[in-house]
Amino acid sequence: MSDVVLKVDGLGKAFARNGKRVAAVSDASFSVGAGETLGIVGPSGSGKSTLSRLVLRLIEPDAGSVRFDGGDLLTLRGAALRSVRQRIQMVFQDPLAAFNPRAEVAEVISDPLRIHRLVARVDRPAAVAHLLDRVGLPGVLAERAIHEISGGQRQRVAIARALASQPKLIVLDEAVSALDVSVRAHILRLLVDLQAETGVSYMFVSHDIAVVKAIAHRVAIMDQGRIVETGPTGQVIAAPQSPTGKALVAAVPRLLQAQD
Ligand SMILES: Nc1ncnc2c1ncn2[C@@H]1O[C@H](COP(=O)(O)OP(=O)(O)OP(=O)(O)O)[C@@H](O)[C@H]1O
Repeated sequence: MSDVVLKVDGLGKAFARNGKRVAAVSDASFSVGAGETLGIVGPSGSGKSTLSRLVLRLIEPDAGSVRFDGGDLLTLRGAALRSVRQRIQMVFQDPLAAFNPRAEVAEVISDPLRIHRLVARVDRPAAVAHLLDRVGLPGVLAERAIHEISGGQRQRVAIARALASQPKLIVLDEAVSALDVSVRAHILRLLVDLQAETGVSYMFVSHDIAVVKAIAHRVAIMDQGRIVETGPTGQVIAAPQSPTGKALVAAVPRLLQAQD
């Protein structure tokens, strides 16, 4: 297999609910190779978002390890952690919640260039224009506010911002779920093209196995906090082994006939 960018072993996280500990993620293990997309699919409440937040180290696990780019993500502090934060980026479902809605597009995209000192101030407008172009947006959008552009454009801006840091891994959590079908298809195509250009890896989280089919090389199916099945996406969809995998595939009857 290609170089491993992300390696997760025995990851676990429980939350307190009504005085009891409830496991959101239990004993999750998987890896993502360079230039590879791993889809994480499962029903609502299966632990997908918790898993993404653990990998991004937005929350701390109770058990297990996360290795990124060969280093132990969970013990990093200070400058080393900031450097990793540059190389793991995220795109969430709702960029309106992630960014200041009144901020200009240019500001949102150039923030990482400034924070990580990647591009000198004088060169930032050109870098922003280039990033907008790469995600298929016109340069004039740079001066618009986040709340003034469409949901699909906002998600392209979120992708441009993620790309600005030249990441090795982008975690996408329900990144196309709020978009209508045609916009969703365009964004998925864009993600595939950007991966071919840059070799970036994706951890692509979705409740929708049809969406995952369009982008993921391999898929991990989650249920009740556990990864219950993993395999090449086409293989898992053609012959799911777990009850959860069977139910997810059965819920999308057109999946097996679709040619894309
Ligand atoms: N901060 C929290 N405090 C308490 N319980 C939580 C917290 N975050 C998640 N949980 C619980 O952990 C479990 C997994 O939730 P998680 O959001 O990771 O699932 P999910 O698969 O992403 O679901 P969805 O697709 O509905 O977002 C659920 O039972 C949820 O209620």
